[in-house]
Amino acid sequence: MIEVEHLSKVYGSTRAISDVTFNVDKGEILGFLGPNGAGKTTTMRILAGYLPATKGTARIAGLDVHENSLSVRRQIGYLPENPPLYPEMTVEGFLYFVARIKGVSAARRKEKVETALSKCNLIDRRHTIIRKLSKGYKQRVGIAQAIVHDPPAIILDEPTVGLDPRQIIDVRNLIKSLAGDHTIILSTHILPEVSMTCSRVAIINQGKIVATNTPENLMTQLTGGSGYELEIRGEASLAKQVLQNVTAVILVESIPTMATHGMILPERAYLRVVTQPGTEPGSEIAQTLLRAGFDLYEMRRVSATLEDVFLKLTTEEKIQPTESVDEVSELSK
Ligand SMILES: Nc1ncnc2c1ncn2[C@@H]1O[C@H](COP(=O)(O)OP(=O)(O)OP(=O)(O)O)[C@@H](O)[C@H]1O
Repeated sequence: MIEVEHLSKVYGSTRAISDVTFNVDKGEILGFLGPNGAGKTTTMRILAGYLPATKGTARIAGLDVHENSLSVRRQIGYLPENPPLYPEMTVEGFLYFVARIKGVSAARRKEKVETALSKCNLIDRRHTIIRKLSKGYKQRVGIAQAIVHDPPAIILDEPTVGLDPRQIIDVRNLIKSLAGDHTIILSTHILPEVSMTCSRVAIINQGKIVATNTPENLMTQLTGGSGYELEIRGEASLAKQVLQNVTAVILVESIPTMATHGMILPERAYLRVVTQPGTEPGSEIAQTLLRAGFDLYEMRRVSATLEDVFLKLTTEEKIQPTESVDEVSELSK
């Protein structure tokens, strides 16, 4: 549905994005995640047909966004970082107005406006002047104007910025409810937002895509799998030898204490066991240790967070630009 190939944009002497390539399948929500200044808004504006790219192509529903920018604007709904709302109009009046300029026929306008009001939970605010709405409601109006013409693709630039926690939950649920019928790209610099809302994530840093995958796969592949933390009584070096016999164990390392503890008890050893992705060797690890005569006091599953993955990707990128990008694009195949 959305195909982006080798997109670059240079502003004077600033290279905002470089060789950006990704696809979004029909009905999917792609999270476009990156720190401030990474190039998210630039990419979103090119996709929305509001900014020409310096190089590369972007197609939405098969249409080139530059060559067919007017048709593309009818195929997409766009929520810019600061949505242009008309503060003196009522919610309903504004949506009728947008539906008209987006080419919805007079006969279908009422139905489309009602659907947008209902999907965005705005029915009870339909007669309110936009200026009088809270920030959360204004954002819903911003989303309603993006979907009022029922576009196949929706582009949302930082849709939860500036909202309070309750409003953030509402807006995220609203976005999730739109997937399936619509294909969505959502840009954000907030890590948990992508794991909560998106089926796939593209991470952009300093204008370049450093990884594209599902949030779960990114975590698994970049951390070499999840694992366990153990508190045992016995010799750590012996326990490490014993645990190497468990097939799914990749690595066993000593740790100062368990993440949840913060205290060290005498005669105890603390270990982190890294296991192969997709395996569940917890029971075998426990039995192996007990059979070998170790006492097991505590065992907990650990998995990396999206924060870990993001930090790893963006910091490795700075230290070893070429290797890191190659490694990650290999992983994301
Ligand atoms: N009109 C412009 N002229 C010159 N440089 C620009 C312009 N717009 C953006 N840039 C630069 O391009 C880079 C990418 O900016 P962009 O706004 O796309 O990033 P972003 O990821 O959306 O950041 P933020 O989350 O802070 O909005 C930045 O270095 C920015 O300073």
